[in-house]
Amino acid sequence: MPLSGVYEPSTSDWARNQAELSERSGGTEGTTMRGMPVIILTTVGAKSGKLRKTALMRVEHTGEYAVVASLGGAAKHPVWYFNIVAHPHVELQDGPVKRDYLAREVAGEEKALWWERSVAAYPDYADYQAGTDREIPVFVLTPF
Ligand SMILES: C[C@H](OP(=O)(O)OC[C@@H](O)[C@@H](O)[C@@H](O)Cn1c2nc(=O)[nH]c(=O)c-2cc2ccc(O)cc21)C(=O)N[C@@H](CCC(=O)N[C@@H](CCC(=O)O)C(=O)O)C(=O)O
Repeated sequence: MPLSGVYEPSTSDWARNQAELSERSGGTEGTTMRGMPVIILTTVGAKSGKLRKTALMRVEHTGEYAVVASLGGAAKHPVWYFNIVAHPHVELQDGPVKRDYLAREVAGEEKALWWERSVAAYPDYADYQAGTDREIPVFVLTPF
């Protein structure tokens, strides 16, 4: 059952532009960053209840995806992290395909496995983690 609600654009021009370009083009544009694949995650706002769209690096393995709350290695989580915690039913658009997923934060060995896959997809994640005391969260999205 796709998410329903009012879309509220991000206040970050960079983030808003890529998410909206991908949506507007049906997932045919705005699908890479520096040549690496990007997906669009739709979450329900933890406070507003509005739909939020966030461009993230694509990390996929046998139909499941990981989303990495790196925020460039900042000391704090991105705001979308709190949306997923509050509302784990998310939508992910990968190119022209948009599906519903249930998100869960992973830890321990499972996180280590998905962290390896994430760094393989986007090596900068390793630098981000090395540059902050914050443990960068990883969610695994399972289709339903
Ligand atoms: C700027 C802020 O964005 P954010 O949710 O903190 O996310 C910051 C970034 O992670 C986000 O811009 C990402 O798109 C950046 N980004 C990546 N960010 C990552 O963390 N990981 C990535 O892999 C990643 C890849 C990527 C690729 C391309 C690209 O263009 C951007 C990429 C934002 O949108 N704030 C909104 C509020 C958003 C929101 O969800 N509000 C909640 C409140 C939540 C709460 O406060 O509890 C609500 O509506 O209820 C606002 O200021 O109006």
